Amino acid sequence: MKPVLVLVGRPNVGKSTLFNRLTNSRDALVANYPGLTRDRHYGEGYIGKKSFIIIDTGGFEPEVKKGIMHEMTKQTKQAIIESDIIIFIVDGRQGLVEQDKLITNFLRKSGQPIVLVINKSENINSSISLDFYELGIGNPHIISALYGNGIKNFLENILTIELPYKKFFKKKEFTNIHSIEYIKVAIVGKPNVGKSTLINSLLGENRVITYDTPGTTRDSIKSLFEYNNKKYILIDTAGIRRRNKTFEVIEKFSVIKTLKSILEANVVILLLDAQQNISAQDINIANFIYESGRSLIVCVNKWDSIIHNQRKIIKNNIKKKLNFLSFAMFNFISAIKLNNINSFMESINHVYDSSIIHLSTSRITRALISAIKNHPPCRKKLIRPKLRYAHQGGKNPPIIVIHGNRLKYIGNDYKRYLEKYFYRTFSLIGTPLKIEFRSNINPYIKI
Ligand SMILES: Nc1nc2c(ncn2[C@@H]2O[C@H](COP(=O)(O)OP(=O)(O)OP(=O)(O)O)[C@@H](O)[C@H]2O)c(=O)[nH]1
Ligand SMILES: Nc1nc2c(ncn2[C@@H]2O[C@H](COP(=O)(O)OP(=O)(O)OP(=O)(O)O)[C@@H](O)[C@H]2O)c(=O)[nH]1
Repeated sequence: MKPVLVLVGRPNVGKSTLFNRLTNSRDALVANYPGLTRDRHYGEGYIGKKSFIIIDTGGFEPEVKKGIMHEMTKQTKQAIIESDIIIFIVDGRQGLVEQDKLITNFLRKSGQPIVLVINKSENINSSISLDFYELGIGNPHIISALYGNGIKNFLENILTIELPYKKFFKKKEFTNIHSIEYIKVAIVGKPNVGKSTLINSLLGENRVITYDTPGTTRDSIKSLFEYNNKKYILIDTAGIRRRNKTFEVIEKFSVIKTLKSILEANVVILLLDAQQNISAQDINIANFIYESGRSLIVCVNKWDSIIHNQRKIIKNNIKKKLNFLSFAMFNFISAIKLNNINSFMESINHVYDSSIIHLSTSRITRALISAIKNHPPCRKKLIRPKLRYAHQGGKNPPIIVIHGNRLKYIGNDYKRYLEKYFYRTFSLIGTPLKIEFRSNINPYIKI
């Protein structure tokens, strides 16, 4: 489970600079997920093998009741609800100001761990930090987001903070849920597409156990169930509402929960409503899934409500709008009437098997050689790249690493051709496939 950090502070203290540093830091960035909502940015960062999700927020003025600052403050409150740890940033060059005290009082009410960070501290006397002890939230971290001072220490420190769900996962009965025998399936989609209905249909008689992660409603809900002798963990965010006494903010759709579910899953189900056009929110979620490299089934629900002569048009329309998800499998179901549920479950198995496929070096190399034979790469500036052999560099999604010489001259078209060729040859379905090129160090050596 990845902890979620939220950056909070007055305008201009350096939140965005810190966000960029954390999501792009040296060992870092997988993806930056901009602009799902106007005022919040979500990203993922790494330190060593540990990763975390981070939310940037707009400036925070708890006392303002109107206008754009009020809007931003509402967004920030929502981000706080979704987070595990609050990173409260203050400006070391300005020193402690009244506004910081107001924000501290406000943050305390959330009950979440707060980490105080004094930014812009590259050239300042460390005694300035003494003033900030007055806030009563413990030892501050002294950093410079712009120049990188103190960042590594700061991160290592916060990632050791014990979070409620960590305690939870120590519970014996669930220790095996990370085991490979369970296929982890996340069901995501905007409100009202039928997530709860589908989950109830799937769990129906097959339910083994359902549990909430602590803080009950904040994290996704996981249910373990069996279907045709296979075991699944369903990760869902349906129907999750949290009315927090302090904040009184409820958001029907939670980006963070969706993102977390996607990152935890082996197979992601993007649920759509056949009665509605594909919206910007659907596309945003689809983009998340695409970026995450997870296998994907686009599942169009409420198919029962579409009359027969409309079905083909709707199918084509959806596929056209989501054509960037060329690897995805499409299913058309009715969660209420249980239509096509069997084939939907079969799709999950296929897609999962594809994502964890094991490919031997000789098999991939054979496929590579026959792909080149059918269609060799073009010359670029009189140079022809030479592809020699390939091996599997990872699973879920499968990664194929191709070795050779002068591979930087391989164009995107040829890369796409290879992707398609491997996809067909290995009968992959529903999983993205990644190709990486590794050139020999000395391109002039002839082998
Ligand atoms: N000297 C110094 N300047 C910094 C540091 N971090 C950020 N800044 C500068 O502070 C200014 C504000 O930084 P932002 O990251 O945009 O601040 P913010 O808190 O996201 O601001 P809002 O989006 O308005 O809330 C920019 O000019 C940054 O270059 C730092 O560590 N040292
Ligand atoms: N016709 C038809 N209606 C459906 C189907 N599945 C769900 N619905 C209806 O769609 C509405 C929304 O279903 P929910 O299961 O609550 O949707 P949800 O995605 O869980 O919604 P949130 O919990 O708000 O995120 C309900 O009125 C369901 O009865 C279906 O297969 N066919």
